[in-house]
Amino acid sequence: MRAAVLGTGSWGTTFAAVLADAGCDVTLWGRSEEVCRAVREEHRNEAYLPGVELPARVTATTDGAAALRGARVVAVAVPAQSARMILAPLREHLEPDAVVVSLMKGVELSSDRRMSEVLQEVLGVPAARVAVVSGPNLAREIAERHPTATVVASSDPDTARLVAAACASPSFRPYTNADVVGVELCGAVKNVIALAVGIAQGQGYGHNTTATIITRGLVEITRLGLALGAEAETFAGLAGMGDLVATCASPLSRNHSLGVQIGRGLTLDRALAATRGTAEGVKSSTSVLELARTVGVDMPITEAVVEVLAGRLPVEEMAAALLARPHRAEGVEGAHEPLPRPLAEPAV
Ligand SMILES: NC(=O)C1=CN([C@@H]2O[C@H](COP(=O)(O)OP(=O)(O)OC[C@H]3O[C@@H](n4cnc5c(N)ncnc54)[C@H](O)[C@@H]3O)[C@@H](O)[C@H]2O)C=CC1
Ligand SMILES: O=C(CO)COP(=O)(O)O
Repeated sequence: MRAAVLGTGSWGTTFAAVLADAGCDVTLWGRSEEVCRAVREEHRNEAYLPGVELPARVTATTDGAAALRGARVVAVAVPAQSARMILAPLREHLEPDAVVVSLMKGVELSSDRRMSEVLQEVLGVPAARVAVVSGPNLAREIAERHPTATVVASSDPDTARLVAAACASPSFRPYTNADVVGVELCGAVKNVIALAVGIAQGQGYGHNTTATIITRGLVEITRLGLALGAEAETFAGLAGMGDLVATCASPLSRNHSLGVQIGRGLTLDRALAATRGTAEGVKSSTSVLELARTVGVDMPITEAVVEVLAGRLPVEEMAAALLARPHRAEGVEGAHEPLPRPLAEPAV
């Protein structure tokens, strides 16, 4: 099967290798002629995956029409906030029967749309031909063939099965799932929770704090997902708990690392400059919070991250603000308990 991967960053390049390991002939599409030449001729992408040799079945081009010609599976791994702009010119080159796969973990800021929704709109493909791949999938480990599982979600079981077959390799095991909303929200919101964990660790807090944020973060993700029609069991699975554990534990996570820098007192601009690659949670925290407000769901950790990143809540007051909320029962359903306002006012 021929496949295309749009985006030559760390995940796009790694997923191209996964597809090739599974037997696909893969063309990466990117904007840098130098990166594409190195993938084609040296089987390397040193900027994003230093020291990794790519399979011979992976080639690369800056020509979108050439990349998409004959591609039955088209996977997209560009920054979520730029996806609409990047993909619009490629629409005319998509094969009529192509299945489009979102590898992205974000929510569009201008529209609060999930990335599968953005793909449907901008590429003109129906939901039945769109899939989402999400799970504990740190690119570098997968590029090194560490054993990993993931979730392939689509509203159409045949589409999910096709994509799962296209990426199943001896070290990469896909599970199919019909819950696109749940799987996609897990991927986007865990980045926000990873920022919160990083912030806490940067402040010097230990494992109890980390476990508290991961667990209550999962409650937030679940609450939002259920309000938007997701299935409860998705959140305990690979895309939910699985990805939270990987991202919140690993220094390979850009969101986690950026959070640590913020927790140590760096400004957002400096923390971004110190972080290599795309930390989707920075912008998606705002769109996730907007989405939550549209359905009346309480997401205090997400709200605290938004406030800290915007400079309205001093980072050293974040934990106190969260702990000062009224006490409540532990379950997923719950009253709206916003952060105490005086602590969330603009810092002077
Ligand atoms: N890196 C990882 O471990 C994983 C990343 N993801 C998700 O995959 C998505 C992509 O992430 P990464 O590949 O890690 O990001 P990255 O920062 O490594 O690469 C982003 C790529 O997008 C390209 N790009 C940016 N603007 C462009 C434009 N205007 N035209 C063409 N290309 C453009 C960059 O050149 C770069 O090749 C994100 O949503 C991320 O959350 C999901 C799972 C794992
Ligand atoms: O999504 C990821 C792992 O599943 C990668 O996390 P980061 O985007 O924070 O690096």
